[in-house]
Amino acid sequence: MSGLLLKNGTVVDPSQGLHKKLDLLVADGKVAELKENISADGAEVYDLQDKIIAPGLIDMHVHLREPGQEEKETIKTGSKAAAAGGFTSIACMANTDPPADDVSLIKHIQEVARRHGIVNVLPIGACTIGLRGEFITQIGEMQRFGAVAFSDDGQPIANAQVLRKVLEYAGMFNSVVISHCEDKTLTNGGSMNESALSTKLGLPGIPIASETTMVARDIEIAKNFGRIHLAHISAKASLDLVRQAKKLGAPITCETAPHYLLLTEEAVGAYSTNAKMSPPLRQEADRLALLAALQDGTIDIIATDHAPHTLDDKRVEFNLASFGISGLETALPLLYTHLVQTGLLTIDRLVELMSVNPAKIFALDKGTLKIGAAADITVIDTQLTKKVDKTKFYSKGKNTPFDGWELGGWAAMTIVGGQIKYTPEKGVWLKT
Ligand SMILES: NC(=O)N[C@@H](CC(=O)O)C(=O)O
Ligand SMILES: [Zn+2]
Ligand SMILES: [Zn+2]
Repeated sequence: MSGLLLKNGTVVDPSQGLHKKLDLLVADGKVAELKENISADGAEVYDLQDKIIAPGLIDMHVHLREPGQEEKETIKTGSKAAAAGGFTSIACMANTDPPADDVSLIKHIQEVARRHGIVNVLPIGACTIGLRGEFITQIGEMQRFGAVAFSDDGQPIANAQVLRKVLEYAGMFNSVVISHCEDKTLTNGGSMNESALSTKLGLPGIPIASETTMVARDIEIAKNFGRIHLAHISAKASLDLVRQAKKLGAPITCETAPHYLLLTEEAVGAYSTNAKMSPPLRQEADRLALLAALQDGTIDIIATDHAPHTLDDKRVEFNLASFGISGLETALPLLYTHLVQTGLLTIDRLVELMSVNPAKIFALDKGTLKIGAAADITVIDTQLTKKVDKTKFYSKGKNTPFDGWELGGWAAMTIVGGQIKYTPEKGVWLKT
């Protein structure tokens, strides 16, 4: 028989409460066997001693920029970056040009992704036409053709009545709406966290209230009209609201991104535009609150908010630079090194946050290594350490504040639908 036999690795699969040294056999694109001492004639055998075998990581917040801004990223380069970063599935935001606000765009993204066949690319449909926050898109149709969630990310839906209608409509199809919580009138052209530091640097600040007022509004709207997933939470005060709302049973989930867990506004330092993103990096108390919220379950998901930009978009005055950082190729080693190896999170919890929970919240048939499941698998190297080198990124976006960081926990193998798509030795394996 053909297939892949993964031997001697430690299987970490919180969907089955598993953390155990087991062999795993992949056949016909599926998990065929999971037990001790498997032998299978004809299968390619890989010795995964000192490696972790996890259900494939799922990133629910990625900007792929195609169509329209291919100089920043394409579906192909973003998919390669995902595979190299250990992600088997990525959900791409609708703020392309034109935005993914109708079925033809959803189909187009899927077709291009399928042609390249690297990772699963799951399109997110826009909530409103042109992301303008006025007229609702054909949510049901887009879902029927494969949109996995709906979001105007990049823009808030400022009009609460529009958001209500979006939720009611998406709710009819059990689809989740992802909200970019930002009150633009409070952001008011700001470019970093509003604080003593922003004053010192002479940069216009973005107050925490720009996020929290919208988190509070969204919670109230969710309680009354339907489920909301809050994107890129950056502030302690937002977490306090979410924690309280969850206690009361509000249909709210939320995510944060690696940079909010590992950096503060201090990273802006000497006007480093690679530390500029929306929402902005906050302060140490916020960072610590985010870590605590990962532990107590207030935060459900870690997503990268991979936001690639060109050198020219970033090599300008701080206030003029684009918001966002390239995240797909650093997320796993950053989190493994700084959260798992430091003992802040177990590897099991990290896999929950990056695979099991995204699958659960967005009703994806993924996030598990149960027998019969699609063989989307991330193998993590627990021994190798090396430096982040942005010049080696598959992503066109070299805009990272983490260049040169020495990290462990890199992807040792990314398997999608039973096929190896990435190993450090051979790089991304393209379709032949
Ligand atoms: N996060 C960012 O700083 N930028 C995102 C937009 C967004 O996620 O809101 C982008 O599209 O560049
Ligand atoms: Zn956003
Ligand atoms: Zn985003």
